[in-house]
Amino acid sequence: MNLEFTKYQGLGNDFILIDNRENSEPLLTPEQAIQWCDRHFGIGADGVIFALPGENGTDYSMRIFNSDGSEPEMCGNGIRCLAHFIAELEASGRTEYRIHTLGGVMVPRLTAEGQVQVDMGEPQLVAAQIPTTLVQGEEKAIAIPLEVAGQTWNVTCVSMGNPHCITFVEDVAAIPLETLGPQFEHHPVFPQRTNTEFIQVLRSDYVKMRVWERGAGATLACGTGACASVVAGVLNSQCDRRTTVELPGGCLEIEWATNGRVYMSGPAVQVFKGTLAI
Ligand SMILES: N[C@@H](CCC[C@H](N)C(=O)O)C(=O)O
Repeated sequence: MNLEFTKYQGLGNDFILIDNRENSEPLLTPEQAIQWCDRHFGIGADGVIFALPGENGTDYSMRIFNSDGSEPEMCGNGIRCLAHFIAELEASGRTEYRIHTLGGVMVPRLTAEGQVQVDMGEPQLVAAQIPTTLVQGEEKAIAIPLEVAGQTWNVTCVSMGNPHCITFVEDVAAIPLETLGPQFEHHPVFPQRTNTEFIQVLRSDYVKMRVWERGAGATLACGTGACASVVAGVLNSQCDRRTTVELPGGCLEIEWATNGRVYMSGPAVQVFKGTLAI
C-alpha cells in the first residue's frame, strides 16, 4: 500500500502530515511513526500529524505521534502546519478551522501575511492538571525548587494541553541540553514526562528559548513551549503578556491575553510531498 504525505515545518520543528479524513483512526501506528521519523532510515521528522474527521462539532481532529512513538495531547507548531495542510486539501478559500485535539479545541487562522494565528485556549496551572507531583494537587508550581543533575533549579509548570517545565537562566547557550533535557523529561515528579524550556530574558517583551521536548528531544522550536514560557514569564514577573520568543528556528509572537487565553502567531511552510511505501 502507498500512502501520500506532505512534509511541513514550523520554524524547523518538522512533521509528516497525513490526510486521514476518511478514517477515524490514524493510518500509521506509533511504531511506523518511529520508522518514518528516523532521519536516516525514514523521511525524518519530529512527529507525524494526522488530519482526522472532526468531533463534537469541530471541523477536524488532530492527532500526533512524537518521533519516539508517544502521543502528546497537543502541538503548537504542528497545528499551524495542519491548518495550512487542510486549507490546501479543501481549496475552499476558508482560513479558520476549529480543531479537536486531546488538549481541547484549538482555532488556527491563516492570515493574509502567510502566518498562522492560533487561539491556544487557557493554560492550566494546577499541579494535578500539568500533571506534576512537585506540589500538592490543587496548588500551582510557580518558582519551585527542583533538583536535577546535582543542581537546584527554580521551575514553573504550565500545561498547554501538554506538560511544560520552565526555568529562567542567564545564558541559554550555556545549557547542556543533551544531558540535562532527559533528566528533566524523565524526572519522577512528572508522571507523564515533560517538555522542558530554558528561558533567557533579553527584554520584558523578548526572550530566548531552548527546548528539550518530551518524546522528540532537542527541537528547533516548540509552539506550546513558547506559549507556556510566556505564561511562566508573566507569573514570575519576567516578561510582558505580549512577548516575542526567539527559538533556534526563528521567532514566535505570543500573547497571554487578559481574557485568559493564549494566542500564538508564526509560520507554517510546506517542504515537499511524497509517498510512503507501507
Ligand atoms: N513541538 C510541539 C510539541 C509536540 C509535543 C511535545 N513533544 C509533547 O510531547 O508534549 C509544539 O510545537 O508544541
